[in-house]
Amino acid sequence: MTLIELHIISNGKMPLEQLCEILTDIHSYITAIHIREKQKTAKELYQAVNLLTKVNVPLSKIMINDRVDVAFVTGVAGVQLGFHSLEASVVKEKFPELKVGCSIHSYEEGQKAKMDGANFILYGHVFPSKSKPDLAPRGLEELKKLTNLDIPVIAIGGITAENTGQVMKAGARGIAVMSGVLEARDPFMAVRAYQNVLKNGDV
Ligand SMILES: Cc1nc(C(=O)O)sc1CCOP(=O)(O)O
Repeated sequence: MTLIELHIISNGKMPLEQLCEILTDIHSYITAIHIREKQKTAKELYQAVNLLTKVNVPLSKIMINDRVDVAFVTGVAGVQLGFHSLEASVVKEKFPELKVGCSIHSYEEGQKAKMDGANFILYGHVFPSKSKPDLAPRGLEELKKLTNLDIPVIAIGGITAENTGQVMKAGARGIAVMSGVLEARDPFMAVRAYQNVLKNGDV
């Protein structure tokens, strides 16, 4: 059986102590936490990983956005690469033990990520998202096409418990969520609601 995945993406604005508090409650219900803190230095990212491990988040569930150096030094699961990042092929060659996710926005980018040896792709933004206010959402059609590429596709952008079913029907391996969990009044209940759909196909 292929496991359905639930990734949580940090939002760059929450104090790390608060993020850790949320992760304490939810880490056993999620596949991965992506530390996406673009303003933080390597040293601060290193400290963030330490804080997360102190609340028992396993290294195997932590992904670092962009910073291959920090991912390697901390021994986390892997690194999430964007268009400005090092090429996936280079990272795979030099750090074969790191899991590599590629953030992509088109079918062609998905093909390249697969060719480069990425372990999975994050495709978005599928639905309107507050964090991408100036860009039109990409919808489900390209997502469906990408799921034929024989690489796990994780959908991102505006994913709610209500629209998760559509994304999974389109063939995604899972979802990646930022505001739906981290800005929820009760992040624990929010994660349970997503998991409910992922497991049972309904809200
Ligand atoms: C970090 C990120 N990347 C995206 C992409 O399309 O690549 S969308 C996104 C933000 C997702 O936030 P929310 O779950 O609150 O919509």
